[in-house]
Amino acid sequence: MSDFISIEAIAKRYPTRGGGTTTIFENLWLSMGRGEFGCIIGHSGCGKTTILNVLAGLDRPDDGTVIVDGEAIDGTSLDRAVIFQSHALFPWRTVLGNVAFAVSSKWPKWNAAKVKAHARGFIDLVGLSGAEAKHPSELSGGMKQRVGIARALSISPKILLMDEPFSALDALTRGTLQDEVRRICLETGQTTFMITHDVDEAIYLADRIFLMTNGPGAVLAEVVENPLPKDRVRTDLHRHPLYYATRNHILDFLVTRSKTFTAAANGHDPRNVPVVRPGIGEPTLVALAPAITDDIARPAGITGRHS
Ligand SMILES: Nc1ncnc2c1ncn2[C@@H]1O[C@H](COP(=O)(O)OP(=O)(O)OP(=O)(O)O)[C@@H](O)[C@H]1O
Repeated sequence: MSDFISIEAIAKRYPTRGGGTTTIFENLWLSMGRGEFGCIIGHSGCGKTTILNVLAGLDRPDDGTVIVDGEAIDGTSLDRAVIFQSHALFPWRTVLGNVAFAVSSKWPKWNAAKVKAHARGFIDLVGLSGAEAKHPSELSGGMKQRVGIARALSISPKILLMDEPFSALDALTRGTLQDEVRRICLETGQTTFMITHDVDEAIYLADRIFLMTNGPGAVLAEVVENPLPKDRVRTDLHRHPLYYATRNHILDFLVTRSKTFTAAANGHDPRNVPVVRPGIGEPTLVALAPAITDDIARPAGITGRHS
């Protein structure tokens, strides 16, 4: 897969009170292909939001560079839309006004009718038709997040960046919005980078899951290729024969390897991070699942290198 997003040797450091320096991460490499959905997982403080902010152009790395679609990132751009956990809507604007504002910022030459028609299309896409005239104060948390998604997608961003977008929502709304986002991303081929702490959310949404070790000095230790089929359904995830293998692999990382991983001991090459595809390793499970093909029944193993 060609590198649509290429994070190259980035580092982030902060001065400490004692006059020293804390290195959040350094020499971090990560790449994604066009149309790919990537999730990054790691414990609090490892630098996930920092990486997302660097991708958004909201923060600058101390070293390294980030290339998106062949161009180095230099500040924010309407090519990159961000959805935060908090909705960040303009409270004085209606639903239509919030989305239309983004549309007219991206295409300032469009007349009002064209802007509104375009904005309405995305309000419809996220299931908010009929709520165009409401203000954010009249909306539920889930509806506000839908407006945020409509606003982000309405400007046809090259990449969609999401920082725990569903974590403040109740389970039912979270599930519905995960379904919506997955449907839209599959339909539109939207390249998406998302931070989550929810392993199931990552397995449902992501094509690949980036595993970060604990900070400071965090490293991208491994890239997990999602072995579940593209047409997976959220409510049936747990029935898929590879679901638990994938879930356990990621949880094992979070519970132990994220803390014990040392780059030197693991021969870690930040430019060539292992890409792992979980499979069914327990012979008894294979025996109980005769319909599993050789292809998906192979044990967990390294399938390639990530650079
Ligand atoms: N302005 C700052 N000055 C000093 N340290 C900072 C600053 N901003 C972030 N940090 C530190 O950088 C580290 C990475 O922060 P970041 O928000 O990227 O982590 P995260 O993995 O997204 O965490 P969480 O999951 O809790 O959101 C943290 O230890 C944080 O304290």
